[in-house]
Amino acid sequence: MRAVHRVASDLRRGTPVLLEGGGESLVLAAAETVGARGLSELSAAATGPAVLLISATRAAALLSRPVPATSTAAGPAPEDVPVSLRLSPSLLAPDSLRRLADPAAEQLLPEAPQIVPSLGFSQALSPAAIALAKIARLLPALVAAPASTPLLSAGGAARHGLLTVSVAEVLAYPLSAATSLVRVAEARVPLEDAPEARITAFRAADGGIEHLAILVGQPERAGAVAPLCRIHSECFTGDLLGSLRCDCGPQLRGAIARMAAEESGGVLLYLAQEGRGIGLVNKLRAYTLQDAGLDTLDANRALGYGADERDFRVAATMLEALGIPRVRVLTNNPDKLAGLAACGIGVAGRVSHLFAANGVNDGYLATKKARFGHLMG
Ligand SMILES: Nc1nc2c(ncn2[C@@H]2O[C@H](COP(=O)(O)OP(=O)(O)OP(=O)(O)O)[C@@H](O)[C@H]2O)c(=O)[nH]1
Ligand SMILES: [Zn+2]
Repeated sequence: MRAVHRVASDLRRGTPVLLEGGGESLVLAAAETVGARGLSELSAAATGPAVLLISATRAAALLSRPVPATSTAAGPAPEDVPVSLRLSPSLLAPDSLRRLADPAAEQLLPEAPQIVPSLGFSQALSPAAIALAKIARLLPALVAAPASTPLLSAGGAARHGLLTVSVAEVLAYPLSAATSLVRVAEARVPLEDAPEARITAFRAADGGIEHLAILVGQPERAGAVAPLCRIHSECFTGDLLGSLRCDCGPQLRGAIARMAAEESGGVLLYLAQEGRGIGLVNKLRAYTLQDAGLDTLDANRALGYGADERDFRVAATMLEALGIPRVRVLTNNPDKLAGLAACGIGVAGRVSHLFAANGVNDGYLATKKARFGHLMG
């Protein structure tokens, strides 16, 4: 996990990194963050011309602008296999790369991009490269080039100041992060709606942001009764600011109040998975695309992300550590039930968690029902 986390930090600051696996290796930099210095470091470490590695959905939009308003595909996104695009020299510049990566900024491109699929480029490492950008919570768009042979010799990458990560390390990362959670702090925190509440913080060995469990009453001592559980993904805008775009604020406060009214109490898992796992910055970009006509699902895909990038294994690890093996889940999302059950948590039932539309989030709630299969009763 250490290599992945370090490499993700370098991508976030615009520094190239080396990805290797199956006898091949690529020098990569994030299109969103790379500057002139990063691009010259990348070309110094490369043997061939650089391409843009990008999700198929984003590439299709770039190759046939303007971006279509709706996708015809129903249900969750199929695996979005990345593609590589050849870049004209004028597009291999920091501003253009940022705009190629970001559909919310592409209208600022000086000219329609003259880009074509780069058929000769090996695609073996592309899925791991895109996964790495997502772990870094950057737009899944990377400048990539085959690494030069001296770079691959012992210590070669280090001499160029580049960090190296393997495909296997990248692919193993989400499971390792989810299962390595340990309790690091707890405290009693009386809440307005639940005076008997405690917060337990969990930290993953990757050094990422902590996940929190809010325990209302004594759900660990519920005995034969399965206590209420809400898996709540962080939503800065809804939970903290009261944004009307979503239903997160009412769901958060409503869940806590409901647990306080139950004899067996309940546990709310507050997961650091902002924006269904794409991060706050990308969620803001998705909102801009939604204002231009896309729904919440197509906006994620237009950015190159899947409809829902969350991993509920984190929740299962936390429940196990808390000694809560069976729960009744406050949710309308069938994926949460399936995710917990797949990790061995007993799902004793679903408790509907619906709140009335507010005049702004009506379309968002309708999309959750129509395209995410949310249960509305
Ligand atoms: N990408 C993206 N994320 C959003 C949008 N609106 C809300 N979110 C995020 O979606 C997550 C809300 O998920 P949950 O509260 O778990 O809701 P859910 O998956 O709909 O399931 P239940 O509420 O349990 O029925 C939070 O992380 C929000 O930040 C949006 O338009 N785009
Ligand atoms: Zn929200």
